Amino acid sequence: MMWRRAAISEIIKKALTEEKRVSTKTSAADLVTETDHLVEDLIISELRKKFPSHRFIAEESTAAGEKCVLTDSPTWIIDPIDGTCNFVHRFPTVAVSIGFAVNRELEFGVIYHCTEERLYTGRRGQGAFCNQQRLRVSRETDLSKALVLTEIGPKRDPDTLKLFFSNMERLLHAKAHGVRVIGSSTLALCLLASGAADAYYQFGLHCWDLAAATVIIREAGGIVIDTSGGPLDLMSCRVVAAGTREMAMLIAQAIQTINYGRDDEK
Ligand SMILES: O=P(O)(O)O[C@H]1[C@H](O)[C@@H](O)[C@H](O)[C@H](O)[C@@H]1O
Ligand SMILES: [Mg+2]
Ligand SMILES: [Mg+2]
Repeated sequence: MMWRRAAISEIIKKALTEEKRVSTKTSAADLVTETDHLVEDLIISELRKKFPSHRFIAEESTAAGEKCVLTDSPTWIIDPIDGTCNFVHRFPTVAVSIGFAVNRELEFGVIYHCTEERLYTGRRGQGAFCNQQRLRVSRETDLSKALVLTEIGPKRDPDTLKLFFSNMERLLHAKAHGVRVIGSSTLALCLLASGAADAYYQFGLHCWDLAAATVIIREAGGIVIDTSGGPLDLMSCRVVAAGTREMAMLIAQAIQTINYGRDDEK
């Protein structure tokens, strides 16, 4: 599979600097390019050749109308380019994310940072790595010492924006050291897995943003839960992740819900 990773990342890196045909999906800030489609088709066709009985959930196929339902069957969960808005603007923080679930349990995840050539991997029970180096989350439990990551999500209506900024304000009032937005949910979650941040929360991400990263964070010793503080629901379009359960609960208690619906009800 090595040459395929190189080929896909070359396609993305080359396209990053070129003119793109950009379309919108659910909102004016929810972008897609021909490269998202090309990469998704390549990944699915390669995997389908090897695993003809497996199922696929993938971002652009879902946007085209395919049902997004996780069953007990072995399922690949694919985000062909995470950070498409970055990609459109030539901002070099983009990744390919592939998760794999069996019996609705996440088994492994692979996220490739295309421009920095960093391969993040996690396999249930076998640890998480970045280019062979073991990943470990931060052990911070105090919100007033935390660096927190989030992403904006695609909705831009006034009520959503108000809640988005009020959540940031609440964390800053709680004296978090900072709140950062890098434009790629999967790479932000990989930074959390690496111990480069203490917590992450988001409303409006999807199962393909979360699947691979969830295994990587858990295998790096971290916590991935629902924004209510309960167990993660991969289809719920919301998440809190942190190095420690204490930190995850503090974030969950501090923020207000922004409703994005569910992936399996669209
Ligand atoms: O559409 P792509 O694959 O680029 O993914 C997401 C981005 O990672 C987020 O920053 C962004 O906030 C959204 O959640 C979006 O789903
Ligand atoms: Mg994407
Ligand atoms: Mg994405």
